[in-house]
Amino acid sequence: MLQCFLQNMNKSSNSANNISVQIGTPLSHSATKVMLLGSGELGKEVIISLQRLGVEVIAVDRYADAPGHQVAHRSHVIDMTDGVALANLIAVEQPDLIVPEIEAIATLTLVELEAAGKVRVIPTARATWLTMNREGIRRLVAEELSLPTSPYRFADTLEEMRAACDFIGYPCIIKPVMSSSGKGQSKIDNASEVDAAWEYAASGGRVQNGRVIVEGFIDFDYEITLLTVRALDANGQPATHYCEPIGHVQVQGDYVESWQPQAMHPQALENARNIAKKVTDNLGGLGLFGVELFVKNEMVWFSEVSPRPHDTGMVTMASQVQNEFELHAKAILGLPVDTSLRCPAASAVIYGEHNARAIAFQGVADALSVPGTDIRLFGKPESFTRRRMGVTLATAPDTDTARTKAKQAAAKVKPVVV
Ligand SMILES: Nc1ncnc2c1ncn2[C@@H]1O[C@H](COP(=O)(O)OP(=O)(O)OP(=O)(O)O)[C@@H](O)[C@H]1O
Ligand SMILES: NCC(=O)N[C@@H]1O[C@H](COP(=O)([O-])[O-])[C@@H](O)[C@H]1O
Ligand SMILES: [Mg+2]
Repeated sequence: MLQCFLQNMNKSSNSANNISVQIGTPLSHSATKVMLLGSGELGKEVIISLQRLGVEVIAVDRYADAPGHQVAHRSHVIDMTDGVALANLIAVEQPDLIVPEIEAIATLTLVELEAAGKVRVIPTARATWLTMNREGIRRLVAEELSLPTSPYRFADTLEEMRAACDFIGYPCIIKPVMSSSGKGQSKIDNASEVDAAWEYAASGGRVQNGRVIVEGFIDFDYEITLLTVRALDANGQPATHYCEPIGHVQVQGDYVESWQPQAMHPQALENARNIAKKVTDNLGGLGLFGVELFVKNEMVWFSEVSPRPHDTGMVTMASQVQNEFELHAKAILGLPVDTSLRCPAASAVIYGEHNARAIAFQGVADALSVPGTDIRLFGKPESFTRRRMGVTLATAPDTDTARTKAKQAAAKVKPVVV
């Protein structure tokens, strides 16, 4: 159980000797139990990391045989946006920690249960609630913390959106307030494209409430994810650790390749870390955050933050001493972390290319014949043309070579319907 650890968390100061994290035996009365809410490719790796530390893991998702279901001790399929269903499952399983893995969950239920002292949510229930909706995190960062972001307006109707676009100016980006991986997102260059963007946003949101954010387009040089970890230090206090910046390329709002480290001007790196520190300090709790930032020369804009491992951070499975999933697992259990880079590396996405269940992948041996490469196939039961089904990883003396290799390997993998 995490009792000792939880007690230490509440104290204002502690000597190193008082920090005693106790992990029980899975599937026994002493088990330390963690429930993942969302069990896709990122959750699957968190589960594996937790199990290596002797934790009992319960994987939950909206569909059967999700990647994380396939490696957890137990699994459940529920509508995680249904607060009653979620609260009932938590009452049955009584996990020590709840680890949200996607945004689309009944976060207000988590806030209520946490306030009642019934659960501990990673990093905090408030953080999952604020980041579920672009409006919550955007208003916090831009209006309360006064950090630089793109200009923005929110809209509930087509007419409001048209006015918002005219106010922000063109080009601008339209996104449903509740969406991820670029779903429902479009960039528009003039007023004639407003109607189509409204329709597209309405079809792509993960909750059909119709609200959108209109963001001014930032003409950045490059964008990064700054993986930022809040973990307990030797005195039992949360301390902030940064991974090397991860560069990435997005197509239609979805990541297609990432690499680490992304070279940065020292002032830009300092600005990026300052933004990440202010945002993650405010969100609080323990765990790893993916802070998404746009960079132009020395200027840095906050884009959004995941209070959990990030898709672009899959590159750390090749590049870091402890990958982002191990870092998350260790941090949430109150264990020390090491964010150091081992080797420059890159990742490239493998999409499903077909709308079919139970597809197969040809060319895997060919892909792995590219020196320094590796592969992760997530095992999703159903493929969609633009569903991420796997990634290739590559290490090399520099990130340019690693990117080339990761893409070469990914191109050799051929999803087929069988
Ligand atoms: N205001 C902006 N200016 C320029 N580019 C933008 C802007 N907003 C988003 N983008 C581009 O679109 C990508 C996806 O945007 P965003 O991260 O907000 O979407 P998302 O649906 O939350 O995606 P994910 O879940 O993968 O993080 C960004 O990484 C960036 O490349
Ligand atoms: N950008 C967020 C992200 O990458 N999340 C990851 O994708 C899964 C959903 O995939 P699916 O839509 O294919 O089910 C989530 O469960 C998570 O692992
Ligand atoms: Mg993003």
